[in-house]
Amino acid sequence: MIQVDLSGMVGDLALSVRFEAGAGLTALMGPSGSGKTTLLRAIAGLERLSGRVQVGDAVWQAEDRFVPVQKRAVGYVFQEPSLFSHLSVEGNLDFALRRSPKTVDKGAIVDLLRIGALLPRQVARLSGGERQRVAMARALLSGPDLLLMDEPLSSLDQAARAEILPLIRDVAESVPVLYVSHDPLEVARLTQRVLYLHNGRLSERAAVTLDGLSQAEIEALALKALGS
Ligand SMILES: Nc1ncnc2c1ncn2[C@@H]1O[C@H](COP(=O)(O)OP(=O)(O)OP(=O)(O)O)[C@@H](O)[C@H]1O
Repeated sequence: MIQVDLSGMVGDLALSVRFEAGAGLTALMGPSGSGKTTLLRAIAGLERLSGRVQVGDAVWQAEDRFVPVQKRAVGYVFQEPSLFSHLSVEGNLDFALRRSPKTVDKGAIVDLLRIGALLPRQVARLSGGERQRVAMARALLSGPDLLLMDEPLSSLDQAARAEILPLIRDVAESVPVLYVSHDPLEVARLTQRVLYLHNGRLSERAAVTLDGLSQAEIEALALKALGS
C-alpha cells in the first residue's frame, strides 16, 4: 500500500494531492503542466513538499522525517532512458545490482524483461525499445518497493510500444507501479485505476468513472477519445 499526502508550491504550481494505491499499476494522467512529474519527483524525494509518503511499512516522509532519495527503495524510469553509454547492457545491470541493498534475482529480472540476448551488447547499439527494457530491468535490480514510470513509452514507435506494454503489466505484478501517461489507450491497456491531475489537484471523477468498467469498455472509450 502506498499512501501519499503532499502539498506545497513548486514554481507557480500549487500542488495538493492525497491518495492511496495498492498493488499493481496505478496510472496518473492529466494535462501538460498539471504536476505529474513534480508529484513523482516529490514521492521519490527529489522535490521537497510538505506532508507524508508511506510505502508499505516504510515512512519516507512525515512531519519529522525526510528520507533522502538514495535511501528510498524507489525505482525511476524516465521517458529517455539514462543508461551508461560506455558500459554494456550487463555492465549497466551489474552497476545497479552492486548498489542494491537487497538480494535480487538478476536472472529472473533479465527473463522478465526478455533481455538475455542483449546482455553483451553496447548500449549505443540498442533500439529505443530495447533501451527502455534495459532501463526497466536496471530499475528493478535496485529492489524497489515502488516503481515510478514517467511516460516511458512516449518516444517509442507503435511496434516497440506494443512489445513493451505486456512486459510492464508483468512488472506491475511484482512491484507497485505509478505510471504517468498522456495516452488513454495505453493506460486502458495497463490498468483500470487512473488518477487524474489537474492544476496540481487530483480529480476523483476520472478514476470513479473508469472504475467498474470492463477492459473492453475502457478501450472503446479510449478509442473514442482518440477520435478513431
Ligand atoms: N523546478 C521548477 N521551477 C519552477 N517551476 C516548476 C519547477 N518544476 C515544476 N514547476 C512548475 O510545475 C508545473 C508542472 O510541471 P510538471 O513537469 O510536473 O508537469 P507535468 O504534468 O508532468 O507536465 P507534462 O505532461 O508536460 O510532462 C510547471 O508548469 C511549473 O509551473
